[in-house]
Amino acid sequence: MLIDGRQMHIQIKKGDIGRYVILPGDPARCEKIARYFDEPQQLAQNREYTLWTGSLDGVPVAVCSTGIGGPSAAIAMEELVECGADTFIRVGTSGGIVDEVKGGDIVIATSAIRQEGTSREYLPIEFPAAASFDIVLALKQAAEKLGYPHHVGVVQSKDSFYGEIRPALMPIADELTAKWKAWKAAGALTSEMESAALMIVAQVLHVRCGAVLNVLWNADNDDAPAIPPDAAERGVRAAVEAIRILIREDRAKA
Ligand SMILES: O=P(O)(O)O[C@H]1O[C@H](CO)[C@@H](O)[C@H]1O
Ligand SMILES: O=c1cc[nH]c(=O)[nH]1
Repeated sequence: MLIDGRQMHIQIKKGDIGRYVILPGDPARCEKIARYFDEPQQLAQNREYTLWTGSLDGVPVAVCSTGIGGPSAAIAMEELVECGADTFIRVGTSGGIVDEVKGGDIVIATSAIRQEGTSREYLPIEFPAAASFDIVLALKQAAEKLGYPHHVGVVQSKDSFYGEIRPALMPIADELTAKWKAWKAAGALTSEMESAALMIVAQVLHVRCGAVLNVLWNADNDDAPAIPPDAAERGVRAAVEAIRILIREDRAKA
């Protein structure tokens, strides 16, 4: 929605950004991510939305924070698409679900469990929240090139952070723990809060979306190894490299 010629929440206009956007949750991460761009500059700052632009291989790219959770992430994507973006990579933090996914790992999402409310206001729950195949492949290629051990598969998106961290204290403890057990038994990799909403909004708007998640810990796994010092940077580097890959592929297709 335009107000005084700018998108109501992200406060930018068509032409301010190009096709490719990296989406962290945390506004403080935007400047750090933009340092990987050529000619980084801050474009806007409103509510939870911080925007930086720059270029990679001569092509305009941007980074925009989504804030925490599906509602604000969906708004960011809707308004970024209005401004011309069509390719999104979420870079976030998460908590490992299956025992093999430990602190310091990175996870590339192929799809997300829709244990949240925002995506249900777009599509019925039967519709899967799936990542763009192009982006999954680009992220995998990027992680391999950078030499980062990585997992590829299903992630879980929920609305309540503390429902994940302290489920036993919630009045619906039985439901939360039964679902977590089911996700784990089925091999869900890691838990976060925005990927499902972003993937469903991308599906509805016919744009591409993928996600790469840094794993902070695995609460069920006591023997987690020491987290590598560059762990927080790994998802960011993989996303930046994946954007370069997509730029090359899109150029070749054009
Ligand atoms: O690190 P970000 O991208 O914010 O992602 C994760 O961290 C937040 C919770 O601490 C949620 O937004 C969750 O999805
Ligand atoms: O365990 C975690 C860590 C980060 N973000 C989440 O949503 N869960």
